[in-house]
Amino acid sequence: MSGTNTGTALRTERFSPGFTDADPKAPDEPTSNWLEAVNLGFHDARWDPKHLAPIVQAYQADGRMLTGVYDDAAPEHAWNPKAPVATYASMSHDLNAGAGLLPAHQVTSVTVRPTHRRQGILTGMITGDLRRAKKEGFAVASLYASEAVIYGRYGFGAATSEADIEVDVRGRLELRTAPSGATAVADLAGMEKLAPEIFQRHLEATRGALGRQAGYAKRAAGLWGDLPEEQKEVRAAVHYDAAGTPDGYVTYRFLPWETEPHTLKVLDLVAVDDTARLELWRYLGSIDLVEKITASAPVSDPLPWALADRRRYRITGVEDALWLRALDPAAMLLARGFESDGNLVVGVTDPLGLADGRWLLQVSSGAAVLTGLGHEEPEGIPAVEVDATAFASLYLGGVPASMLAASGGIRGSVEAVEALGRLFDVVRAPYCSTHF
Ligand SMILES: CC(=O)SCCNC(=O)CCNC(=O)[C@H](O)C(C)(C)COP(=O)(O)OP(=O)(O)OC[C@H]1O[C@@H](n2cnc3c(N)ncnc32)[C@H](O)[C@@H]1OP(=O)(O)O
Repeated sequence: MSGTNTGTALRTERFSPGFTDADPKAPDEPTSNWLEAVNLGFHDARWDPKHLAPIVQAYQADGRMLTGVYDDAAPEHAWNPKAPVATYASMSHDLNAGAGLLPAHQVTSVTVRPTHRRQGILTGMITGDLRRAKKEGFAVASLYASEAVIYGRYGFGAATSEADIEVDVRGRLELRTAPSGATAVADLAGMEKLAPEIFQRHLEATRGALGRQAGYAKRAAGLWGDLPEEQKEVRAAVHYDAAGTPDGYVTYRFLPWETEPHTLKVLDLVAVDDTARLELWRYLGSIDLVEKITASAPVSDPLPWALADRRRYRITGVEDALWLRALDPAAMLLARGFESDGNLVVGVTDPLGLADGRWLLQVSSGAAVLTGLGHEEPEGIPAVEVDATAFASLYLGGVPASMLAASGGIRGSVEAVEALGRLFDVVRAPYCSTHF
């Protein structure tokens, strides 16, 4: 455990989740107190002790580091004086940046107790953590935001969006595409191994996809729901390509019969390509006694265009999904896949001083070459100045440069912003279905 004193009566500790020496199935006190504090912060029920050990094992598999801020001056009658007043966790998985996988620093489980809010505790935790992540060599940090107003001040920008959809499956769900491969109802016992294998191929094929934490495989096998408890109502199907290789899976459950119209909820659908995705929907649409299917979906979804009746597909909401934060813009640009060529001077400005720089970006045949610049202005090359938050939103191609320029995050001539827009444009919106 490493600790720093944050002044007044507050103390910060950063530690790995663990078990007691006496009982390898009993989470140690700092870990269980930290988990209790997270549930307090997110309005979740107090932990059932039997759930703690599997959660801690999964956290260890994820390589999570936990941070707790402690107030040693808790008054009499205060709830659990050993529980931190603020929590924070980090881990790392690969992000598909278009030209390869980039290890991303991930931030999660951020809570500050109501009695300690708005005193700069989050600011202290996150700025220290981002500096450490940069020092450790991470080019990019990421998170999911509970509220859109919190993380822009720390240089994070929303980089992907995800849709909630409803599909009317009364009668027959007809697809225009020819059937391909085969689909089988899956044996859940095999899903803990198979789901991560299919996800890895999806990750390698999908810009914006991010590696998944250990809990996903447990949920794919119906072993976990929101809690580490077997979910008897979970079902799964696997799609096989023409050669018989699994290339997609879906997990789902039928909502209680009282639900009108009768609804099937997709819990997770992972496909290596469009064909596998559409075939899994063909399977879902063929399940009898179901009138409606709800699911999450990419914002660029071929499904409505593949349906004979596209009005069966309804988007019920679109929300920001993955937020990014540049720690090393040059490394990010070199890992980015470009779908157009061009030359541009890109300057990044960062109030936290983690990502400032100015580069000549030359993209030829989709490959980027970067030259660091000072104040020089290479002749005939358009130049833009991009705020760190706008750079994060621009990076995966999920937000057009023109939108970010209109909202003040990018500065440059109309021609320069157009050139930036063309260079960063992507054929398919980035998609991240990993939540953390
Ligand atoms: C990645 C994740 O885990 S997302 C989950 C985030 N956590 C939650 O939503 C749980 C409930 N909320 C909380 O626990 C806390 O309110 C937190 C963690 C969001 C903020 O913690 P705090 O310690 O209060 O933040 P801190 O004092 O450092 O605030 C810094 C600034 O952000 C502002 N701010 C922080 N949270 C919010 C918010 N939810 N809405 C508006 N402004 C906010 C503060 O007003 C402050 O502004 P200032 O610098 O202009 O004074």
